[in-house]
Amino acid sequence: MENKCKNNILLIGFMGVGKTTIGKLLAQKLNRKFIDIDEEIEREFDMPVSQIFKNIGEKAFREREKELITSLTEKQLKIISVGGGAFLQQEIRQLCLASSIVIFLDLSFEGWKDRIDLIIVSRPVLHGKSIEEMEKLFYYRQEIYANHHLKITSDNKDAEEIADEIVRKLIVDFDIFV
Ligand SMILES: Nc1ncnc2c1ncn2[C@@H]1O[C@H](COP(=O)(O)OP(=O)(O)OP(=O)(O)O)[C@@H](O)[C@H]1O
Ligand SMILES: O=C(O)C1=C[C@@H](O)[C@@H](O)[C@H](O)C1
Ligand SMILES: [Mg+2]
Repeated sequence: MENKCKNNILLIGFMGVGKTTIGKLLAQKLNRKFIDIDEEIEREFDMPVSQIFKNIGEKAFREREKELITSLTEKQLKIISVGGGAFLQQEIRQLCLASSIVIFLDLSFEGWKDRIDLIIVSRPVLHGKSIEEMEKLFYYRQEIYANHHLKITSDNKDAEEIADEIVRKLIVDFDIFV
């Protein structure tokens, strides 16, 4: 088996599935640095993503997202959580799949619906959408996230359990050592 322990570990999945939450836990457990692309961009612009979308526009956000992911994936050994929409850009997908172990955090639409109240304010992509429109977007994005190296289902599991399961799989299937 190819030794992957020098690779970045990168989390993908629909907004709200837990990439940021679980990425932070994984970083502690694997003793690696954690980078959240949304948080980096928010720091740079000194405003939340919803304000960046409103004041500067989604296009500028997507451009910065691509630049940051490109420069970060050139450096190794980090845990990276990318925004839920980043993988829509083909260039980002290819780059991530070539440079990192890409983990898809999967959650059923039923499970996801229970999280809407937690995330709606800070996710501009959801604003003004009906539940049917959100469902359509959810299933459209699932096809994009089908490009991954490891899938973890997260329904009815807490964040600690999910992070522990990922660590176990990284050790067994990807030769990562802690
Ligand atoms: N396993 C879990 N069980 C229950 N709630 C969770 C779980 N993981 C995360 N959450 C909660 O769901 C919400 C969204 O989580 P988080 O911000 O980590 O998602 P995300 O995937 O990073 O979203 P985005 O793509 O929009 O950045 C948070 O309120 C978090 O506390
Ligand atoms: O899924 C998306 O398109 C997004 C998810 C968030 O992480 C942010 O990157 C932003 O709100 C867009
Ligand atoms: Mg996040």
